[in-house]
Amino acid sequence: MPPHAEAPVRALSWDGEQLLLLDQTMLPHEERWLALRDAEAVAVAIERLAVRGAPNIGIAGAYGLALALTGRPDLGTLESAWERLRHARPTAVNLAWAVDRVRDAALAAGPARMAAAARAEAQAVHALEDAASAALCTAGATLLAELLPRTPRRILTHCNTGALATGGAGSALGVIAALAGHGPVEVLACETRPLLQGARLTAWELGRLGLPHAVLADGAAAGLIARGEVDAVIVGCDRVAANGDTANKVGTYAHALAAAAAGIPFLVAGPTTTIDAALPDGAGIVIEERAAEEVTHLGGVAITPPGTPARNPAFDVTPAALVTALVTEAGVASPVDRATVAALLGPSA
Ligand SMILES: CSC[C@H]1O[C@H](OP(=O)(O)O)[C@H](O)[C@@H]1O
Repeated sequence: MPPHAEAPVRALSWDGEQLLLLDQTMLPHEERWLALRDAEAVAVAIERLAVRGAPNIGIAGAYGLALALTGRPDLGTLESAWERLRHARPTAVNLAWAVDRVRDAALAAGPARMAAAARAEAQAVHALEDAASAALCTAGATLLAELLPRTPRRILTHCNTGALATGGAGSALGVIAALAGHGPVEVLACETRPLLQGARLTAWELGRLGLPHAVLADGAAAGLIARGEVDAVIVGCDRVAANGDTANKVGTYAHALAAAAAGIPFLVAGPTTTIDAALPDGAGIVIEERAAEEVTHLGGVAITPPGTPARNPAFDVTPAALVTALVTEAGVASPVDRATVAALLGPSA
């Protein structure tokens, strides 16, 4: 890490009785921590992106279900909290995967040990995601160093995929941070309209990491790629179908098309917990449609004429054929197809 890099970010922490969340809607101007003690508060935090990123909403949801049982460890409480949390956001598979794991552990433990089992499973989910991040960041950095022998390695990324979004050091942004250990990097961070995760959060993380970077309008990416100013694109993922089709923040598909047209690598990085082996391809991925006001307003100020309608799909799907490699803690799939994705999951899938 560069000598002036700050300590790694922690987006959330568990003290056994409450979930502490760094409210990401307040960044980069204010570091405000929330102390959440019930499932409803965690569900609301997920819905308003106070906590966000596929792995981190899974971790938060897991702790939220454990919190629900702390007060009333009974089946009715478990089921209602599980339903509420599981449906807080539909696209990222990690949320459902994590709360299902905690629910199953609580049911298996029985009424007397339900609360303790839920807490232990939530902590296991958190540890699993931390470990997955560390392994995939190393694998991704090694791959990019091999693919891009010249330095500085100019990497474009989208949205926020650092420690604010995942366990450990992140996914795509964690790969970029690890790549800096292989030689100089220059990061192009797309602002990521409408909620500006790139401009607000990735720029904040890159400043703490001490890595050279520039923020750009999402619409500027394709032209810079076409002009040869980008060596590779790496992004995160919210749900990867069994054939490798990948849902990620809206705008990702456009970067994949531009990368393909320019003949540069387009990488997707994420833990295997983001792979939905039950989903045959990307056509079945539910794309979250968020409020029009997120598009028509900026910082609470209207940027369109009053009453202007807006579309606000929060994600899009990139076909596997446009993905050079899928980087996970279980290895790298390239090409990305049904067989190589299944190999990442192993025989248990
Ligand atoms: C590495 S987290 C995966 C994913 O989550 C982000 O979406 P959101 O900010 O809406 O939670 C973005 O799509 C990241 O790539």
